[in-house]
Amino acid sequence: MGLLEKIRCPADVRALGPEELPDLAAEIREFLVDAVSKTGGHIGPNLGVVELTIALHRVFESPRDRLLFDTGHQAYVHKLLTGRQEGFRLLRQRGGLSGYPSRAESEHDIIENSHASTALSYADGLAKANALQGTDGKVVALVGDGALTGGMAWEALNNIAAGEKRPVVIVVNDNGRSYSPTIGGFASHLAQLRLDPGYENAMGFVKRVMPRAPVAGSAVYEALHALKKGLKDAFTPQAMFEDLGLKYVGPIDGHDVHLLEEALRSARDFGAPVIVHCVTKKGCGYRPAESNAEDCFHGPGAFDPATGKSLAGASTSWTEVFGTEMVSLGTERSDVVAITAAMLHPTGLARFADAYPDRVFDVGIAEQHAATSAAGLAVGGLHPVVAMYATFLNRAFDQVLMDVALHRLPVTFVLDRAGVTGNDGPSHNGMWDLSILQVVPGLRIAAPRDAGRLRQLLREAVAVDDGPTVVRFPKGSVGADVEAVDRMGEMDVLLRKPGLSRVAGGPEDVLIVAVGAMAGPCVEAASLIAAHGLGVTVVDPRWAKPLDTELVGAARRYRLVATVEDNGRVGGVGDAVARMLRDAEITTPVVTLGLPQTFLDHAKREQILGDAGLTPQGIAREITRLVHGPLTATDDGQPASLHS
Ligand SMILES: Cc1ncc(C[n+]2csc(CCOP(=O)(O)OP(=O)(O)O)c2C)c(N)n1
Ligand SMILES: CC(=O)[C@@H](O)[C@H](O)COP(=O)(O)O
Ligand SMILES: [Mg+2]
Repeated sequence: MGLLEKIRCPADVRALGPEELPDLAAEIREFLVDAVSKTGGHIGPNLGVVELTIALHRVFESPRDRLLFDTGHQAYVHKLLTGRQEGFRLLRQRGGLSGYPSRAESEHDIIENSHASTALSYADGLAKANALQGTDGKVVALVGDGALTGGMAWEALNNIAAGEKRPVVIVVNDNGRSYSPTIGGFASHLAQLRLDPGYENAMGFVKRVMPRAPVAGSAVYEALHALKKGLKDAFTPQAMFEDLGLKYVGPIDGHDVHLLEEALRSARDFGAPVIVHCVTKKGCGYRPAESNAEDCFHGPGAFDPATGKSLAGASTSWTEVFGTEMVSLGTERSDVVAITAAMLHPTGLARFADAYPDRVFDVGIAEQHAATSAAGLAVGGLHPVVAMYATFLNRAFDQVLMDVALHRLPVTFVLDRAGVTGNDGPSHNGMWDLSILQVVPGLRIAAPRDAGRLRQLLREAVAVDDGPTVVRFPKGSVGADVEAVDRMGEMDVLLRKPGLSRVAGGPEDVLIVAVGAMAGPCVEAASLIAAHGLGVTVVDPRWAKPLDTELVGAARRYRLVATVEDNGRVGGVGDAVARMLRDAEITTPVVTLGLPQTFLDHAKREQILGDAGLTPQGIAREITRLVHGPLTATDDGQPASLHS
């Protein structure tokens, strides 16, 4: 039986002898590559924190000591050491382990939000709670160099530095990368700390002469340990953290578990806030990851463990369609520039960057800054396209509202991963944008239904010069184009089938307003509905905000208007349709078919859409039920306006 199988809790990790730790690390790496190659997941980040997580659990006593993982994508080792090895078989899948810490899974998990740069704020709050209540547990935050490029991290550091009686151990996991190499002045400072030529040369020499894993306690080990320690002291340059009033320890070789333990112990006992700067390698120990220039296997799908080759099928993604169109746009419009928040490749901007390296800006994990920097670019006469995942725009809402829209600036936000993402859990679903952006005056929202519309609407968006525009589309493969059969004002009519029982001049049955990628399922649903003899028309608004007033006139002619959107049911396009009809005193009942306004547990995208009834069958069933069902007067004689 190997070491890892015997680990059921952190105490078992602490019970191991120092000489056993390299073997435990090797077993963890072998386990992770095998498991994650089957399920997909954040293999690169987790291979980089094997020794670091082992050391954390040997020095601190979770859960009394709180271990906070920023972003949380690098908590697989933590899960292995806290009794959850079996769950990896269904990692990120329904009924299996979350890909992030999960309080429902374990008392050792504290933060579930996968949005970066939050851990230090939690830590600050926890340290204040401990100080007020006299709680003696330690507060430890593991933060990546990428997460440290987020503004919240610096807001928290400012507060933590002021709390000399509120100790927080800040463990910087510095692998020099977010997805791509981490950008910015701070990243350069970290690099200067870890790449001091003297330190690097000396450490390289030590590693070359050092036997594979000298037995801890042996004379060779002690001699090399003393040499490493001496080098570290000799080469540790002044770090800006000490200027901030934070004790700085490092740089520490983040794969030397003994050095890590020693540094973490001293930080634990320091009694005031302290930063432990650990230098790690993303993908460490798995060559396909280590050598992957794009993102070191940050979060691949399933892959062949022997070669690292992706097992995903070849299909065109929404992201690729966007990326290709951006390159064309860049050729035609010299004023078009692009911004990414540390996700150049995942958002499809890499080819634009290759073609126009001076016209793309990676601002780090800094979506708020991205939005307002884009406002600056627009004030300067350019048209910025800010590409990010829909869920991450949430934190930049005020910047969109007050820095962009208030000034009516021509900025286009491209929101990838809008709607259900699925496996990344509740904080990754892009199910908020159609609601929160409804309230932004002058902002326009386009929701393309397919690749053809994405190209068209992206061009229409960057042609708008009197206010912000948004183009939002889902994760994954883009299906076949859904061609229009007619127009209704500015909207595309995708299907129109008369009802069998409709009397001349009487109301038609159902008008479906299909938002974005819901168009395909709605067209299929319409055929199922028509098979029941009901008349059904499917329209795609293309621009979901502002809605085409043609809808008002059309709604009079129908018995039911149903909006279908892959957004939360509250406050989205469906509610906007209802409000528009109500304001026009149209009494046609309206209904919204959308995602439940709740945090949706991790599962496959298709499963979640199925649960929400956002499939052709689900849409047809609900609409047919509504038309045949409670469309009679309610008790007070009013026709039921079917709430969303
Ligand atoms: C607010 C926010 N923006 C973007 C992301 C997407 N994202 C996930 S991990 C990651 C890189 C994190 O880099 P780092 O903190 O250095 O951790 P590493 O992956 O290097 O361990 C990014 C940009 C996110 N999770 N949250
Ligand atoms: C942790 C994080 O935010 C990202 O790594 C995310 O998991 C990427 O998701 P995609 O796989 O959809 O690009
Ligand atoms: Mg990093």
